[in-house]
Formats: sequence, structure tokens, C-alpha cells
Amino acid sequence: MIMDSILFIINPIAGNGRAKSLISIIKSTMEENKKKYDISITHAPKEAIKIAKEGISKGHKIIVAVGGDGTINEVATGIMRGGKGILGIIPGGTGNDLARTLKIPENPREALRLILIGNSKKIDTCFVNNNLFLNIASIGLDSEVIKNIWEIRSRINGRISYVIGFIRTLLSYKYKILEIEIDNMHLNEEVILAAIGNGKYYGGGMKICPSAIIEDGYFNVCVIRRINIVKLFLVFPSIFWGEHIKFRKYVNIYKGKEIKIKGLERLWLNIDGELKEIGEEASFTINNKGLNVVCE
Ligand SMILES: Nc1ncnc2c1ncn2[C@@H]1O[C@H](COP(=O)(O)OP(=O)(O)OP(=O)(O)O)[C@@H](O)[C@H]1O
Repeated sequence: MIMDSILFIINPIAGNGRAKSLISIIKSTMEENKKKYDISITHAPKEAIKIAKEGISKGHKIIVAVGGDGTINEVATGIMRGGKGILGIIPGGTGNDLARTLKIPENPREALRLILIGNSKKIDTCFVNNNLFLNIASIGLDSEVIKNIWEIRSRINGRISYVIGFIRTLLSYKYKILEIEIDNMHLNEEVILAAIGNGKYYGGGMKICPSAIIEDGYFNVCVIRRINIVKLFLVFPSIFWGEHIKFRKYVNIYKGKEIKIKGLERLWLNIDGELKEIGEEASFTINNKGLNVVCE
């Protein structure tokens, strides 16, 4: 029965090849445990959506994303389009931020153990203008950093591109004037960034929405207002520990179900780690417990 067979979808470029290197561990663990499985390797962005949806229609119950947040997002999209199924995760990306929120172990054997046990829980699913996200969508400084890194990477590769991208963004960053609507509350702010979180972490462990709960049906919205560059260098590193919320003069956390953000120009959003141009208005909705995910 294909229902008993677990489908693993591997993104070969995730984590600079880390996900691909996990194939042998997956095979040996499944064989040792006499479990049926299939492995599918993606060849291009978005292909995981199609593979996951087909996997559901063929009867796979558990579909495992082997990669980072981008791969998980695509596999989840495919599962949801298939109308049923359970998402499994083996962290194989660079940041693995959603896995961090869900407390899925980084160690692939441990993550596989959870998949073999097969316990699951329902988590919230979020949309921004029809784009699914499970973790965080944000506007502002962080999206600009990603955009700058892309540009720099066409000339310089490796870790140094991140450092240059980050510093270049900080030095040249223009604040965004945003109209933010959280349920019935209206804000008109000059912001460094606004992050709309279902999960807590992004950017490889930055705890931007420390009080977000992934199954409570609410968004946590972190707004960091305009501050001078010296204070920015103080506030920004504190995000790694979720300590930025102490800077109440500049940082506010809100909770809500329906969020709307309007900008003066077209908005670039960082959606589960992928950059996307979204238009002048972004509209966020959340479905309580919309997706089944393998967990502890
Ligand atoms: N064969 C492929 N070739 C090129 N890109 C691919 C391929 N398969 C998937 N992708 C794309 O790779 C992108 C990055 O994947 P993913 O986010 O999982 O890895 P990562 O960036 O290393 O991890 P993280 O998001 O956790 O930091 C995804 O947007 C996906 O569309």
C-alpha cells in the first residue's frame, strides 16, 4: 500500500547541498526499520509543490520536506492543494527557522525518528495576498538585506557576501512609511521593519517574534520604528535573543488575526526566507490549525 510509504522530497541545493547529503541516512534508516519509502529530488524551484501534490493524489500520507524553510513552504503548498496529508520535516537548509520553532531536531537521525513514530499536531497556515507562509513574512530592512546579497552574489560569493550585504543595507537604508492595520487598530509608522510571525525565528535563529505561538490562530507582529544608525547597531543584534522587545521606545509587538500593510511604493516581502514583490498592499490572513505536521 502506497499509504504506508513515506515520500521524501529533497531539495539538492538547500543548505549548500546539506539536504542532498542526507539521502544515504534516509535510505539506511528506512531500510533498517523495514519501512516503505520513496525519494524524489527537485530539479527546479517550485517543483516540490507539484511533487507533493502528486504524492497526495497517489496516496502518500506523510510527505517529508528535506531542506530549509523554502522547501517546507513548497511541500506544504502541495499538501494543501492535495487536500490532505501530513508534513514531515528533516532540517536540511541554511537557517531551518521553522524547524526551530517546531522543536524538530537538527540531527537528521533524530528528525527521522519522529517521522517513524508519526505523531503529529496541527499548526496555523498563513497567507499574504494568496501566498502561503508557515513561518514569517516581513517588510523592510531584512528584505533589503536579501536583495542586496543577491546583487552582491553575482560578483562575490561565499559568506563575505552576507557581511557586505548587511553592512551595505544598514548604511544606505531608507526607512519605510507604512500604514499598518492590525484587526481594528491603525498605525502610521516610519519603520525599519515589520515582521508578521506565525513562527518565532527567522534569518537563521533571530527571535524576531518571541511570543508567537504556531497553533493559536494569531499573528504576532513586530514593528521596529525609525531609529538612528547607532541605536540600530544596538537593537539589531539583540533580536538573536528576542531581547529587542525591551527597547519599547522603538520596538512594539502586537497580536492580531487580520493584518493589512500599505506602502508608498511596491512592497518587497521576505516570505519564509524567499523574496517576493507583492504590490502596494499586503493583506495577511491566518487559518487556525490548517496543516498537520509531524512533531515530538
Ligand atoms: N533543484 C533546484 N535548483 C535550484 N533551486 C531549487 C531547486 N529545488 C528547489 N529550489 C529552490 O531552493 C530554494 C531554497 O531552498 P531552502 O529555503 O529550502 O534552502 P535554504 O535557503 O538553504 O534554507 P533556509 O530557508 O532554511 O535558510 C527554494 O526557494 C526552492 O524553490
